[in-house]
Amino acid sequence: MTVVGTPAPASAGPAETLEPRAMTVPFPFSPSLLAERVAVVTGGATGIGLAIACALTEAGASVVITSRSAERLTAAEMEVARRTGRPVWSLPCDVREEDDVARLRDFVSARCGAAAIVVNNAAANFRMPAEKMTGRAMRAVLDTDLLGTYQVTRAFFDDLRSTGHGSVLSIGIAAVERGFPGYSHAGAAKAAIASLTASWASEWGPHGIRANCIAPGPVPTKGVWENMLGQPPSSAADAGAQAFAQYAQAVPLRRLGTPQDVAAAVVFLSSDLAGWITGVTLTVDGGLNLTLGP
Ligand SMILES: CCCCCCC/C=C/C(=O)SCCNC(=O)CCNC(=O)[C@H](O)C(C)(C)COP(=O)(O)OP(=O)(O)OC[C@H]1O[C@@H](n2cnc3c(N)ncnc32)[C@H](O)[C@@H]1OP(=O)(O)O
Ligand SMILES: NC(=O)C1=CN([C@@H]2O[C@H](COP(=O)(O)OP(=O)(O)OC[C@H]3O[C@@H](n4cnc5c(N)ncnc54)[C@H](OP(=O)(O)O)[C@@H]3O)[C@@H](O)[C@H]2O)C=CC1
Repeated sequence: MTVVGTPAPASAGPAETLEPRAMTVPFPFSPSLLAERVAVVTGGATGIGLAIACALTEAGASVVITSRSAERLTAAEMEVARRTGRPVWSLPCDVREEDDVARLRDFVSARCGAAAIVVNNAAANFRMPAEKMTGRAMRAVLDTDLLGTYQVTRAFFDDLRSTGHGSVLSIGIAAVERGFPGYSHAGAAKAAIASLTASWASEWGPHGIRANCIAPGPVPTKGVWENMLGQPPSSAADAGAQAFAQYAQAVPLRRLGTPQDVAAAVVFLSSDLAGWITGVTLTVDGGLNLTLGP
């Protein structure tokens, strides 16, 4: 696996913008860093979740991925094996459904053992002006992002505690305290996840469970293009491509994020290297939040 992306050139076409070229840096963590730990990654079949599943696998964890789609999970199982040479396990699970989540917990326990790492990555998003936001649209996103995060984490509480080194990682968004214009449902859900993380860290620290949030800036995944910006771009002139190009110019490090940038932060925070870090929201955005003004 390669870890650090380089900036797409200013003239990059859409394909390059979607998949920023990665430097050929070897995987920087020890392959035994997370040995004998079991990790669950929701939304682990695509985009950032898939990169997290690969990185945790490469660091030695036994990883179970979930999504609503059995087809996407099968493809992801093959992709993780191709990239890492190691297997992952998968189970379809809608994080909004309590019964699905209970089945997931039982599956993880039976196949791999008690989960020591839970990564809440599953999310939904689509553009909708605040004044047009219907209750159903609001609930569709809150139920996935916030209720799903709560529900999955709570289901694994006993597992996390039993390992003595439980770690919950929930994916937020950078600079969420400024709101998320056009996506107010997702902004509200992600802000609440940061608070939930802090509550868990305080309440569960005495049980040896750490809880942290990772807040990425823009990462041009297929999920963002399809669900937030419309279909993947056919040319660099597309509105979505232009929005991302503008973001890239505003980022102090002058590039968009890659799924691997986020995955590296997840591996670090999941591991004993971060054994005294809990309750934080780690922004992974190339410094973009610094440019947004006071
Ligand atoms: C510009 C760069 C920004 C970078 C920062 C990015 C930060 C965050 C990024 C992400 O989170 S990316 C994740 C993207 N991935 C996904 O969204 C996953 C797949 N998404 C979905 O499946 C849907 O979005 C969904 C909402 C989860 C579908 O769920 P469900 O089947 O329960 O919903 P529906 O019953 O179909 O609809 C409920 C309600 O919501 C309205 N709605 C759903 N999708 C859209 C849409 N694309 N556009 C507008 N409205 C939508 C739908 O109309 C329903 O409301 P009512 O019409 O009944 O009032
Ligand atoms: N890309 C970006 O710029 C940023 C992304 N993020 C966050 O990163 C995370 C990953 O996003 P990204 O990889 O870009 O997008 P993806 O669309 O690829 O990832 C979202 C995943 O969530 C899964 N999912 C959605 N709804 C449910 C559900 N009800 N139950 C179970 N799984 C579900 C989807 O799988 P399926 O449809 O098969 O169920 C999909 O795999 C999200 O939390 C997102 O909010 C944060 C900041 C920026």
